[in-house]
Amino acid sequence: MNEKGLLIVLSGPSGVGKGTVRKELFSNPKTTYEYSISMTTRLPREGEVNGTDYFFKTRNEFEALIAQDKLLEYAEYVGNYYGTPVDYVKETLNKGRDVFLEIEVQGARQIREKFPEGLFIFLAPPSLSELQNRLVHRGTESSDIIASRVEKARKELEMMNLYDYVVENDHVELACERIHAIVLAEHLRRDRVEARYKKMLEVE
Ligand SMILES: Nc1nc2c(ncn2[C@@H]2O[C@H](COP(=O)(O)OP(=O)(O)O)[C@@H](O)[C@H]2O)c(=O)[nH]1
Ligand SMILES: Nc1ncnc2c1ncn2[C@@H]1O[C@H](COP(=O)(O)OP(=O)(O)O)[C@@H](O)[C@H]1O
Repeated sequence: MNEKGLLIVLSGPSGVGKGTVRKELFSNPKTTYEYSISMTTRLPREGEVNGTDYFFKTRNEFEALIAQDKLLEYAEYVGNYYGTPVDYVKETLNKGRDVFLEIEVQGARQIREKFPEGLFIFLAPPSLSELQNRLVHRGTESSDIIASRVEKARKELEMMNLYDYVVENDHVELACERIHAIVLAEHLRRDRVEARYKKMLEVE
């Protein structure tokens, strides 16, 4: 067995459904991964709880965390900082538990450099027009911002080649099943089952 847990990174363009898929994954009691709660300088939205949805920080606090090297990665996204607390990730992986990150693409790229043994999953929209529909339906951005997000998504989609797997988010439940299947297969691959059999045959 692998002693260390797997670092699972889910990323993809804005509006593809990362947050929706993540919430669905973690509403399933069978999900065994630990969700890493991010730090952010954005203000809490109605109903969001500090320490559950995010750790909400001031800009000064966040910059101090950067200076103290307390973040595994961080990025500035639409005027706010977002970052992954490094201690939680390391401690949880060291306990042999899988950690799940749901982050935007700049952060995922930083982790790929620092932590190449992670499992990188890119969530892709069925099409650019569907991505635009989702952003419009979400209703959290103006039409100007939606247009710039879709333009940005074109470039972000080119980055999917840097990921281990691409999962299409056509239906949330199907996307979750694909992610579970990928994680399971990755565990089997990394646990080196064949090495265990080899050892067993040597002994017998
Ligand atoms: N790099 C990075 N991105 C993050 C982190 N946490 C959340 N994000 C991303 O930040 C973006 C904005 O998140 P949020 O303000 O909650 O708005 P959303 O667009 O409704 O998900 C989303 O793409 C998240 O995936 C993090 O720790 N690091
Ligand atoms: N598979 C899907 N089919 C249809 N709509 C979806 C799907 N996944 C997410 N959505 C919707 O798309 C919008 C953007 O999803 P969200 O999770 O906020 O994206 P992201 O976190 O990637 O920015 C939301 O309104 C959400 O309800």
